[in-house]
Amino acid sequence: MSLRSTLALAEPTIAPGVYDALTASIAAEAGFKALYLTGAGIAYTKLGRPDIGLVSMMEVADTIAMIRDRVDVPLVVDADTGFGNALNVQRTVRLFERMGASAIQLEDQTTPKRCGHLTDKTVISAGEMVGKIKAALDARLSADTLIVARTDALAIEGMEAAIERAERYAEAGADVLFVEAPKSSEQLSVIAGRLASKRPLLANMVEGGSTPIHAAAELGTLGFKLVIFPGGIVRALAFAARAYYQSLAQAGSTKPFADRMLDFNGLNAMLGTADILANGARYAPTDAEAQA
Ligand SMILES: C[C@](O)(C(=O)O)[C@H](CC(=O)O)C(=O)O
Repeated sequence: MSLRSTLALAEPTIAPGVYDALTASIAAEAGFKALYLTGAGIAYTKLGRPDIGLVSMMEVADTIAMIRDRVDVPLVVDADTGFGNALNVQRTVRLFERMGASAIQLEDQTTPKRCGHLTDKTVISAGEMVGKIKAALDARLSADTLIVARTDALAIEGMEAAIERAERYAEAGADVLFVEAPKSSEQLSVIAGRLASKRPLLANMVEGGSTPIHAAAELGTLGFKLVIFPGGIVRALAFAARAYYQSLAQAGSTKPFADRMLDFNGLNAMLGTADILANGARYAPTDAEAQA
């Protein structure tokens, strides 16, 4: 099912954060209808750094390509600010779409951006962002590749300005609207009340961030159609990794951790090792062909 059709369903779609082919394949196995390629997750895992605009366009493009080679679930891609001005946006959209993005998210922060849940953000003018959205729409090859417009203005200019920006981004043709970092259930309700009739709305659940965590079903009742949990996977893995390394350092062995790990066979089962080797064997030459 296309992402556009999925977002038209009554139930909200949950898109868990993924940052590589392994996390994407595990999430796909759990049955999600969409995945969210988190820019923060790439920064956290590949760079070991916070989400402050250090990740490059090509690093995201490579990640999309590796995920797309492994899973075919619709992929919403975080393109940050588009990595520059309207022309950079066009190059980003063309590249990410060809790599396999199903939706591309652009935000109205200045470059370099920072996580929407950090303080001291700054935004470009609404007019400049409208130009970037139009540039993105003109650059995409297919109208099935959705453009998600995110505004970070709520923390800087307040609710009314953020809603006005989102309305302007919808008028410019954005397919999905994302008002970043509401601080309460009341703010989530106001955003949904004002914008849900315009475009499908995205809600962003960041554990420990500015927005109280809500279940997808609750957000669906408010009017949100796409609920992302972008950084949860890295927070869960970082928690597990710290316990694992501390245990190994103390014990000098992985045995005490064995009940919290997949073993060799368990991981191979998850990776589909038997299937991919069987597929490879179909192309192996016979003994006679091997000698020819
Ligand atoms: C959605 C987001 O842009 C991301 O990179 O996934 C981040 C999430 C995070 O930092 O955990 C955001 O700015 O909200």
